[in-house]
Amino acid sequence: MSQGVFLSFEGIDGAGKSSHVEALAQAFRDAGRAVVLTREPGGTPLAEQLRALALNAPMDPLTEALLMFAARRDHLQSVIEPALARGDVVLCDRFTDATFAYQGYGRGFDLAVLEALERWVQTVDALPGALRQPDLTIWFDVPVAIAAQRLAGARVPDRFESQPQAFFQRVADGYAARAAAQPQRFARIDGAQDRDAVRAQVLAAVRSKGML
Ligand SMILES: Nc1ncnc2c1ncn2[C@@H]1O[C@H](COP(=O)(O)OP(=O)(O)OP(=O)(O)O)[C@@H](O)[C@H]1O
Ligand SMILES: Cc1cn([C@H]2C[C@H](O)[C@@H](COP(=O)(O)O)O2)c(=O)[nH]c1=O
Repeated sequence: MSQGVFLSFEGIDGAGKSSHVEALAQAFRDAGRAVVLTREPGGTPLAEQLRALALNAPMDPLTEALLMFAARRDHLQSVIEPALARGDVVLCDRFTDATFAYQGYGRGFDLAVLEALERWVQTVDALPGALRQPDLTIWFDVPVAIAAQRLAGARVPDRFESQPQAFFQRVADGYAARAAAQPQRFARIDGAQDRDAVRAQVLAAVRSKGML
């Protein structure tokens, strides 16, 4: 049986990550792997309900952070851990780096509290003494102005998408700080390039880790 692989995709809203998750899923399927495509917040019926609240209902930063982690716990227990135990490839559109980037750097919420919540939520039976983290995080790094241009008029903005560019600059700085702190886990993609070039970078990053 193959070993489970856990990949996450991160970046500010409009960075272009979702456009590439399906293409990567197909590349894994072509290589004979079973793939679970999922997202956060979301990925289970309960977590999708929490997503709708988090993206649309007014709330304070602690409530927002708790909802993200509550959704994550259900998602881990019900979808991610069983898939990894089966040996599947899990492709997750956002994971905990988003909480640090958006709630921590974007909203200014206490990073130490987020770390404590992360320890509670990402402690799983399969990894005694360690936390569940992605094996590889594909980070779509895009200037805030380009991401805003891509999103303009695309859909009715939610609570996050309607934030000012200064918020997204802080979120982008948060991703950069996370990537600098854990360079072995992060692959930085220059998301400002055209779709084909971005797709090639994503495939190269995954291949360079021997996952494809
Ligand atoms: N490399 C690219 N060049 C130009 N436009 C792009 C590129 N990649 C994606 N787009 C367009 O930008 C918009 C946002 O893309 P996408 O939904 O994939 O981003 P995202 O990072 O998943 O955003 P969100 O997190 O807000 O859902 C879409 O209209 C998409 O077609
Ligand atoms: C996981 C997670 C997500 N968010 C924010 C980031 C986005 O604005 C939305 C998710 O929608 P998308 O389709 O991925 O753009 O939620 C967050 O603030 N904190 C999190 O932990």
